[in-house]
This record gives sequence, C-alpha cells and structure tokens, in this order.
Amino acid sequence: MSIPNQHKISAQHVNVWYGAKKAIDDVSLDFGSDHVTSLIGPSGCGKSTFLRTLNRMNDTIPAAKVEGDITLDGEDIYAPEMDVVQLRARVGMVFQKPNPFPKSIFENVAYGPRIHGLAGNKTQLGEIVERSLRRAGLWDEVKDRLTDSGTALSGGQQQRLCIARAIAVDPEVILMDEPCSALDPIATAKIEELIHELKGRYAIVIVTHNMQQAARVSQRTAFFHLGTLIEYGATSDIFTNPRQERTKDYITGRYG
Ligand SMILES: Nc1ncnc2c1ncn2[C@@H]1O[C@H](COP(=O)(O)OP(=O)(O)OP(=O)(O)O)[C@@H](O)[C@H]1O
Repeated sequence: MSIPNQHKISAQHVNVWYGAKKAIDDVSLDFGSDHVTSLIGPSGCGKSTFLRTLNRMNDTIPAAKVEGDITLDGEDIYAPEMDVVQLRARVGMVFQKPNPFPKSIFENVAYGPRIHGLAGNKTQLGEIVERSLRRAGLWDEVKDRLTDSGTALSGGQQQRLCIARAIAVDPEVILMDEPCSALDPIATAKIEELIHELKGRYAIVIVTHNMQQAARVSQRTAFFHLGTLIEYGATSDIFTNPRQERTKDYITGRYG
C-alpha cells in the first residue's frame, strides 16, 4: 500500500517467521523523509517485528527469518555485502526503555562518530556532540555536566540522550519502538515535540500503543492486525475516516 512520496526506505512483500510461527505476512510499506509514520495495532500484531526488519535488528534473534525486499535509497539492505554496522548507523533505532551506555554523557554521543570516523579531531568531535545534543533538545540541561554518567539522567533525559546518540552518526532513518512507554507525561511531551522538530530531516517510523500519540506526531499511519497490514494512509484519514472495519473497530476501542 503506498501513497506518493519520496521513498527513503521501502519494504516490499515482507514475511517474518519465528521458527514455524509467521509473525509478518506479506507487508509492503514505503517511508519518506518528509513525514513521520506511526505503526499501530493491537499487542502482538507484529509492529515491532516489522520495525526491526528495517535495520536488520531481527538478525540478532536466531529463530527469526525474514523474506522480502527492503531497500534504502534503492539499495538492498539484506544483500550479503551490506555492512550491518553501517546500516544501523544509517537506520538508527531508539528503544522502549532508554539504554544509554554506562559511560559519560559526552561519550554516549561521541562513541558512534568516533567508530565511524566522522570527526577528524577532538574539536570536530566536540562539535558533533554539541550539535547532536542541541538537536535532541538536551544541550542546555547537560552542557555543564558532560562528564557525568548518562545513566544518572532522568528517564526522559536518557531517552533524549539515546536520540542524540542516534543523530550523531547522521542517520537517514530513525526507528522508534514505543519510545515514550517508560516515560511520564511531561517527558513524553518533550519527546513528541522533538519528533516534530526532527521531521523532514530524517524518515521517522514510530511504533506506538497510544493512538493519541500517533495522531499528534505522525502524518502517515499504518494499522497492523495479526501480522498483516490492514490499512495505510494519511493519519487524519485513518483516525477520522478509516476504510476498513477492523481499523474502525480498533480506533474506536472495540479491541486492542
Ligand atoms: N523473539 C521472538 N521469538 C518468538 N516469537 C516472537 C519474538 N518476538 C515476537 N514474537 C511473536 O511475534 C508476534 C509479533 O510480536 P511483536 O512484538 O512484533 O508484536 P507487537 O505488535 O510489537 O506487540 P506489542 O505491541 O505487544 O509490543 C507475537 O505473536 C510475538 O509473540
């Protein structure tokens, strides 16, 4: 299912199995850099599994098998010659639970640019760290304590640090798997605001259980049910005028 946009990342006929169990059944979806896409649907419908196919995070699950075509700027991300470390820098991920490294705030952000050779010297590295923290809306809160441990920050700050860490390696796509589910409403609002500011710079795909959040942060929404993509379209249409009965039942709270 696609509506016109500049495709940054494209998934065609994707199937995923965990052992004998099929978790994703023939899903095709494209994502552009000019909008945020929400993946919604009841628990266990395959949102996270599908999200993880977009940067090969399922490679880390031995029982998982992925079939189909997924391309980033037309390049097959499952090609044997694809460098997965490089791919995960281009398609960054933010997880449900903030997971900063047990290192300083500075090092959390500097680590990626350093291993990917993005800074020629210490000054440039410092500039990348500052720019990433600014873009993640965290700079003012941490600029005087960059050597403190990232794990000493509040949950919401840790999540923004993880976003800064993803941004630091200049990604093209940012995947977010329920990034606010461990956060209080104020920290959630800050992340939502941040998603809004990052829109247009990166293709952003967010899995969320929270339909109000999907309506607030995304311009496109995909509704999944039992491993299949039921409906995809402009977020405003999905929430006000869904074409499928199952979408309507879900958004009106009849199941989920
Ligand atoms: N590592 C795994 N091994 C085996 N089965 C798995 C694994 N991860 C997910 N599954 C199964 O695949 C299906 C899809 O799970 P997935 O986590 O992708 O759904 P989801 O829509 O993201 O759910 P939730 O909203 O509860 O996080 C479920 O039936 C789940 O039990």
